[in-house]
Amino acid sequence: MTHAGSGRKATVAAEGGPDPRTPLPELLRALDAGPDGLTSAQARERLTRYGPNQLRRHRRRSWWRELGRQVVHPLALLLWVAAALAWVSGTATLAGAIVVVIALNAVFASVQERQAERAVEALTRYLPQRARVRRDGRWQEVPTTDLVPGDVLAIGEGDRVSADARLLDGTVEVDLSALTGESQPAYRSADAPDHAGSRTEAGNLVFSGTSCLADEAHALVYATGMRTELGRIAALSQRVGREESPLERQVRRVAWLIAAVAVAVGAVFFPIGVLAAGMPVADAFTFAIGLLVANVPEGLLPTITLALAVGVRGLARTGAVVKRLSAVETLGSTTVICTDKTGTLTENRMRVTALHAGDELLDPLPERPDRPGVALCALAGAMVACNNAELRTDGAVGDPTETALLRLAAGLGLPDRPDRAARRAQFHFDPKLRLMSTVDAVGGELWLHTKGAPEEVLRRCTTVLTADGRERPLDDARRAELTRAVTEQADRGRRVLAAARRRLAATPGHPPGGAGAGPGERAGVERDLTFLGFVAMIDPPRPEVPDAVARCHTAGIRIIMVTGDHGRTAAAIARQVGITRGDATVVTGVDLDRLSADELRRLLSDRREVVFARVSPEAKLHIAEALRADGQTVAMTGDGVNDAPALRRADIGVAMGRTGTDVTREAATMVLTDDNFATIVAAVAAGRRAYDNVRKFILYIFAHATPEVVPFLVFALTAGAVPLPLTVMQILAIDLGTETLPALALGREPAEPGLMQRPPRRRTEQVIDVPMLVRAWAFLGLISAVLVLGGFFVVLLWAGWRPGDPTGPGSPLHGAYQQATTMTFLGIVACQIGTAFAARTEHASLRTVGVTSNRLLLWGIAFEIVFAALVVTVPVLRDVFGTRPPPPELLALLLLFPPVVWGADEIRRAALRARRRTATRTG
Ligand SMILES: Nc1ncnc2c1ncn2[C@@H]1O[C@H](COP(=O)(O)OP(=O)(O)OP(=O)(O)O)[C@@H](O)[C@H]1O
Repeated sequence: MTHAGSGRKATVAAEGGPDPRTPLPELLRALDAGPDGLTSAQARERLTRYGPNQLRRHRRRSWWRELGRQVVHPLALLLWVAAALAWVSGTATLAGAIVVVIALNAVFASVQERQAERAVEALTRYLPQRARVRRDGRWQEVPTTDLVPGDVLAIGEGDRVSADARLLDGTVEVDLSALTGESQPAYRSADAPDHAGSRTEAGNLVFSGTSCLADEAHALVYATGMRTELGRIAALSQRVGREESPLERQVRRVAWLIAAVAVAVGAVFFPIGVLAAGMPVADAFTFAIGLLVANVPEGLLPTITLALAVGVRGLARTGAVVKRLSAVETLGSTTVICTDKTGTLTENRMRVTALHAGDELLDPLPERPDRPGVALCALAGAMVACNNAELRTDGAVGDPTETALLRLAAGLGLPDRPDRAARRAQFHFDPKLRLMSTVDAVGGELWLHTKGAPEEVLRRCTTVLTADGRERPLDDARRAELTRAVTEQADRGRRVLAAARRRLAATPGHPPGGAGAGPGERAGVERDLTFLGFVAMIDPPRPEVPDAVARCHTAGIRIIMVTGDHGRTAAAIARQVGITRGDATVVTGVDLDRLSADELRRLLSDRREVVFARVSPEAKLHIAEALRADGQTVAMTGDGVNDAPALRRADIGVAMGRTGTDVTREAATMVLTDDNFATIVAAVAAGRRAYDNVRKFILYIFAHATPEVVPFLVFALTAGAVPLPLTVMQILAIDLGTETLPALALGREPAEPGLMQRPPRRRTEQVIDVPMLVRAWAFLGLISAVLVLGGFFVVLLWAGWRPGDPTGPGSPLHGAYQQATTMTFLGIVACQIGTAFAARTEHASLRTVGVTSNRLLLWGIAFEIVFAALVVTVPVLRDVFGTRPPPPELLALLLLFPPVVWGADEIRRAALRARRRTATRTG
């Protein structure tokens, strides 16, 4: 580490960039920059010189290494042992075939993992990061990748800092935890003395990857991309492992269990084959190995990873970018959505429709109002002064609440532009105080202008402005009258904002407050105000929200509105969009603070229709905690910096991509690119669908175990009087080529009707449950086994075979026996086709989804058929797999198999549906 240089030239640190701890003038010189930023041409030139401001992506694992990893995967190791045993026992073909199984699976798994990785990486495209920089003498928004050393960067509350920079002015509170692990916020100020020690401790530096929690500052970028502190850490650190989702964990456990069963089946078969059926030891051994290999579900896990990744990609297209694969399954089990109101349920397009100034209520606000009187001028004047938005010819910029106020002033023919030159200080909008104030120089005097929630403004007022512009004491009766007038507006779902002002005693040169002002100072200024009036705005619900709310209700998902707005406004909007039907219980932030954690939990479980209003971000955290303690799976939205802890605590933290802060986006599991409530509901549906699809292909993969194992039981139980219906190589053929593609295709099934009409999945529910195993093994599997054995016997009997007749090589019936085993092989393939169609729906009839709606599955099945045909017809393959085509008239029987398996399951599902209907009718 280099220390601050004292020479004229800034010390160049070992990393190649200038040392940011040198005095500012030297740093500016070293960076060839000024406090007014760069020109576009300079920025362009530097971008070519330094490269884009992004962390170099970890080099992907090479193909060979990825394949290598799959080849030594624990389940693959089991197969290697099997191959070795096969080799030792002298069956080189079987050993070779097992190696091919391992290799093919490794290739498949690598392709799937890579695709999954790519799908997740592509998500960054949906969330472009932007930064405000000064270029060509004006502030502009640029992609953070375009930042270069020498840029002057604006950092505001909730922003993620996108490069390493030295503060030029202002003070900010930053969260350095990404760099230092320290969770306490740190203060960084342009005025902090130069620091010679570690950079991260320097009081005037901020770093890429950290975020600004409060206040604002301007800063000079001195390092970008891999030259930042974060870049250096990233370069050092190993690739971060992907955390395994609960679903993947469950499936891994089941895969191992089944592998153990496969080993046990193999181990049990061996003595039975030798002792009961009189098989030669070598044959029995080979067979035991074959059985083991066929039943080890080595391809299951990557298929699930890919199915989740496909879900993630689909979600991103609908406007919900999730950051973890596991979020897809959690979304599917969501039981409660806690949503804020403004912008999520409503359009966030405010328009003032009524106002109250100087004892007069204008409701509705006339299209062409008369010349405004003194009181109205004062109200509009305060709302414009205490405002950070701007009306431009190409549209409004800033907070929609504030732009609505500017539009109101413009409509009244009053000045609609905050006079920034007159502003001496600002107290930011604080969601806890629900107030914002500015200190402005007006006509040689210093005035405080405040706007905010009416009850908060009123509480701080001692006088009220009358229609003729005089100040009158605000007595209790007048206070009550004004409160009533506000409530009337709120009851109509309108958002009400009041304004007040006060002449300050301070001299214009030394304004109080501003960035970094302590809370005590703020409270000292925001008092003894004169109430100027209030405005009521409408913010219409988004048109798609009532439908989405109704979908949630039929899906058994509860919606709780948690808003900073007035209780009455919140209740009215909740009713308008259908969240509540009757009179909802409105719990305000103040009520909430009085409740213990237990009381809150009880309230939430007793009252279904509850709306939280005027709540602070901390209260959101308590609500999330109470719901989770009650066993709910909670999705919670948020947009402000202070919402981050609540978002982290919820099962699914949902941040707003458009209006939210970078801090919440980082804390969230899911970011809505359109800020729309309906998108959350679409995401829940997508989560349910992805989970269902995983179940579908597990069912499909499990179902073939029975028709593969039952023939051996028959062979063993008849003590060899019935020859083995399937050769070991044929089992491997099924495992190798005919199964994987349809399974993959099932991972992309369209949603089943009724998906959002059933209650959410319980969190404790296992992805592989008993009914599913019964359906796979004892229903679909058993029917297939009967059909397959039927086919086998028909071919043998057709050729004149009787139980006990020899069928070995050289015997007259050997050809017929080969045809019969081929029939078994083809029978299993045919039954798997029926099973694939049956597995497409869990409850509904396939007709409702469309028989041909999954094209990928049709291709998968086509491949399966072609592969099976090749195994039976191509001479080399016939030799390897020991196949021989059965007579055509018997082959035709196979055509019946898929419809029988599929049809039987259709009947089963229809019966289940009928039973459920009766149960709901009687229940
Ligand atoms: N820019 C602002 N200046 C002054 N007061 C504001 C401003 N924006 C909002 N308020 C007041 O503070 C209250 C809380 O605002 P906040 O942004 O926390 O929640 P909200 O936008 O009303 O609702 P939600 O939490 O559903 O998004 C508002 O109801 C309003 O009275």
